[in-house]
Amino acid sequence: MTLLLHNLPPITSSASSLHHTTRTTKSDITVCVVSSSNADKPKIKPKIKIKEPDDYHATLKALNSKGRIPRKSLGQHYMLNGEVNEQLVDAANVGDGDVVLEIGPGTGSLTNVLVESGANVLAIEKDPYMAALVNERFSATHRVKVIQEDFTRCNLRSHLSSFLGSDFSEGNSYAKVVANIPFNISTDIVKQLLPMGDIFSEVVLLLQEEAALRMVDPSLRTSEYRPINIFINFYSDPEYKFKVPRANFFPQPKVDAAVVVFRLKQAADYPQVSSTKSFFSMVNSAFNGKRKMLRKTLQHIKPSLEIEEALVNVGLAATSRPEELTLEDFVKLHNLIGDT
Ligand SMILES: C[S@@+](CC[C@H](N)C(=O)[O-])C[C@H]1O[C@@H](n2cnc3c(N)ncnc32)[C@H](O)[C@@H]1O
Repeated sequence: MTLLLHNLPPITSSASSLHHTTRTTKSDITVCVVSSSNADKPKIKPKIKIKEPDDYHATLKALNSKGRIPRKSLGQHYMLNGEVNEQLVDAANVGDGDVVLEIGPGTGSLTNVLVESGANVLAIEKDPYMAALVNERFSATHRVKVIQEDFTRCNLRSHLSSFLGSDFSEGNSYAKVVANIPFNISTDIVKQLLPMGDIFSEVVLLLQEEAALRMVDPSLRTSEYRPINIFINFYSDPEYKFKVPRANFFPQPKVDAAVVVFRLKQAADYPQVSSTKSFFSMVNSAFNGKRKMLRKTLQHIKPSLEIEEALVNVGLAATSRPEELTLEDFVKLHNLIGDT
């Protein structure tokens, strides 16, 4: 399998304005530059510092060297724009000596920017071919450790413990997460990482744009408002940073992406509930009956009348539905009707 590159222009600070189309056959991948119109131009602020090698050519060359066809099932959309990688790293304020977890390093383009910023990187990659490639790429440095595993199934605390050594057990060091993750497992990743405020200070993720907007800015009383929003705000302060148009990836996905920073809270700053397990179980039950009233969907916890009373005590209507409650409202409600 060969990756053929046709008419590739030299990389300049305007490289991000290029449009690419891909044609994939069983035996080869052709990447050709089609146009350079401004229509879908990524709004990435150009930087003066240009790093070598550029991510556009390095990424395609790395894929070519191993004859790899990007796998859809693994969400393999590689980043071609080094400026986006730099902005991801900047969003996490990565500096000398920081410990960074990267999920899905792929060819290592983001890993490279992390290392150049002074970080020590623990990279977890599911695809054995890409894990081998990135391992080989950073074999000359001790600052990158690559683990070939499925992130959603790995024992993250144990990997971090051996990577961080004594700093981990003393709890005096915060690591960061910076990653361009597969869109299809972004919710799993968010659920796994956000309750880890004892280890991570910031989680910076490149997500599908729609998912990013839904996670950061859901409106009350809309169908976008879900238990995941209560979960995210319970464990973190999320911030939408910037949009990354689809033209920056190879192969180009059908949707745009966006960078979100989750600043993780520590346990002492979580809303006060008697048990997080019973709190989220109540929230999930509440949303199970999206069109129903809480006095009905929470009947398995307390009789309807008591739920109505609790809602009124919280300052809400007895007929409230889940999409009308903020995180604080759910916390107050749980403290009145939930397990003690
Ligand atoms: C969107 S690509 C990003 C690659 C690279 N970071 C970049 O920016 O070009 C996602 C990467 O995650 C890897 N991946 C997919 N599922 C994974 C999983 N469950 N655990 C770890 N890595 C995974 C893919 O093989 C791929 O390398």
